[in-house]
Amino acid sequence: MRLVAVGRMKDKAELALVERYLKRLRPRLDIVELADGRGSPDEIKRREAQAILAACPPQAFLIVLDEAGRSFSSPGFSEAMAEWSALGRPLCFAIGGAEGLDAAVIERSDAKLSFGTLTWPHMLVRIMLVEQIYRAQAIAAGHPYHRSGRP
Ligand SMILES: C[S@@+](CC[C@H](N)C(=O)[O-])C[C@H]1O[C@@H](n2cnc3c(N)ncnc32)[C@H](O)[C@@H]1O
Repeated sequence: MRLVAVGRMKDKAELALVERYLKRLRPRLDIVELADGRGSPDEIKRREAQAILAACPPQAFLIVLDEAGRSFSSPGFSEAMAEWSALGRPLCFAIGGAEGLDAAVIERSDAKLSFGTLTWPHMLVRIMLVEQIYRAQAIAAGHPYHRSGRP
């Protein structure tokens, strides 16, 4: 699995949180960081889109992080991950930069994943995604990391 993310994570506390979950993931997630685009907001999005699409294998099942996408429960996301994985295509997640994702990336995507209608900073989205992928794997494995305490 791959995560293509715009922006270089430099903050040590953020890096430690990503690493906390990353090291537990099976299959592992390989993170490709892309430099922030330059120019006007449209140019930035267009350039970042080219780089994102180039970093995803052409046959990949592309899941974009998009606030207008689909919200899952964690068990629902775990099921979706199992269904996507069963397709036999490499999974590739993409997170945009400060200007967001270009329409070309959204149009190319096979699924859109939302963490709610609030706009989150892209580095926090990266941390939350890695944690939710770990949680999805824990649910699939019956590991007690995920506790369903709801009635
Ligand atoms: C700071 S946000 C970009 C905001 C930008 N103005 C826009 O409208 O998309 C950076 C990236 O984080 C991700 N993101 C932010 N909030 C999100 C949410 N609620 N659900 C899923 N992804 C989100 C998206 O991939 C977005 O491109």
